[in-house]
Amino acid sequence: MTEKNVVLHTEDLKIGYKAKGGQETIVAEHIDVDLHSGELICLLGPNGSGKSTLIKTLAGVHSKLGGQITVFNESIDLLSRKEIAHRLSTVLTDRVTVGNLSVYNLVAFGRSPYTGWLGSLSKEDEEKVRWAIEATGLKEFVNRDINKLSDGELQKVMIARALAQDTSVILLDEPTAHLDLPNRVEIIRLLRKLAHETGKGILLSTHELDLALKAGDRIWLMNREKELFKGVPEDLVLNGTFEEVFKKDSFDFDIETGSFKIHRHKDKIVSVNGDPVPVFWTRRALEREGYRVVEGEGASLTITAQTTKESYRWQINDKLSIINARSVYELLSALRKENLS
Ligand SMILES: Nc1ncnc2c1ncn2[C@@H]1O[C@H](COP(=O)(O)OP(=O)(O)OP(=O)(O)O)[C@@H](O)[C@H]1O
Repeated sequence: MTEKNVVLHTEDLKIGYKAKGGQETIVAEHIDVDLHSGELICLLGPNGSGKSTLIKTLAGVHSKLGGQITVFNESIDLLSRKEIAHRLSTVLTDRVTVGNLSVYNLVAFGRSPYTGWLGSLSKEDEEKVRWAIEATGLKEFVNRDINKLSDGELQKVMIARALAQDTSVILLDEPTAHLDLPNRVEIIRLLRKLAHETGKGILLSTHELDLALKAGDRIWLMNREKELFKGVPEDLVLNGTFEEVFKKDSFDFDIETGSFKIHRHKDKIVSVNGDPVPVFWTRRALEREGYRVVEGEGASLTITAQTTKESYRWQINDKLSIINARSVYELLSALRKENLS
């Protein structure tokens, strides 16, 4: 039995690959997850942890190795292609290889579960196609041949096609991989809005940890040990799961800022104080250099970062000398030259 607003549900799902001889390679198993109507879930995990395999399996385009997948309480095994397409749309990473197709026509393919492959579009179909094109910011490309688009533009067209399909469930594999920062933020914001305002259940995989932590209502987190953890982003950070999954020798996950930092040397400690904006960027530069940055006056090496009328100024104080710098470059050069720590 599943909860009322669950649109996609798995029970003891096993995903992976089967060789010709029947030998199984298990990518992940014992997956029990629910996707609810009205929520955006971000699927995270290191390279090769199984995000694409999971999305393809949930979409019914790749066979599961075991367990159950239900879409609106019906087993995916019992649904036809068309029935699946009425409930669920998918954006995968595979590049489309169709010749001479306009952006409009590719997005209009999103309506094919309703119109048939070559069916003509009703007024409602056309409205949905136009809406999807506008929502993804593709209006100026509407007549462009899809072979003449950049990777990022094509990615938006594929998202628009899924939006035009207007299903209750949308699964997207790395939908922002080719997009620049403003477009990434815009697409994630659009997907969040769609989930929250129209009650769709949306799952997207991404490597954008920061964006996922901020935008996902919940996170599914896969590791390389065939496990999947789920929870509200902040809980996964606070209980250490996030750090554990992405652990690398050279990086630390900073629980205070929610970002990864290059490993710090314990013996290089510096105090930074001054105005908040230059302090923030100075801190970043120093951490990249391997310093452990502390608040206030706790270290023998102190840096003061100030905002002046036109620019910024830094002062390095190591108790024996004072050095002034007019840029972060000068500051770092001085620290390296003096070998201060
Ligand atoms: N066709 C295949 N046959 C056998 N193994 C495969 C196949 N495709 C992928 N794999 C393996 O399955 C595992 C999961 O791959 P998958 O592409 O799902 O990971 P991912 O989390 O999406 O990775 P990435 O972040 O690099 O895109 C990997 O070990 C991969 O090598």
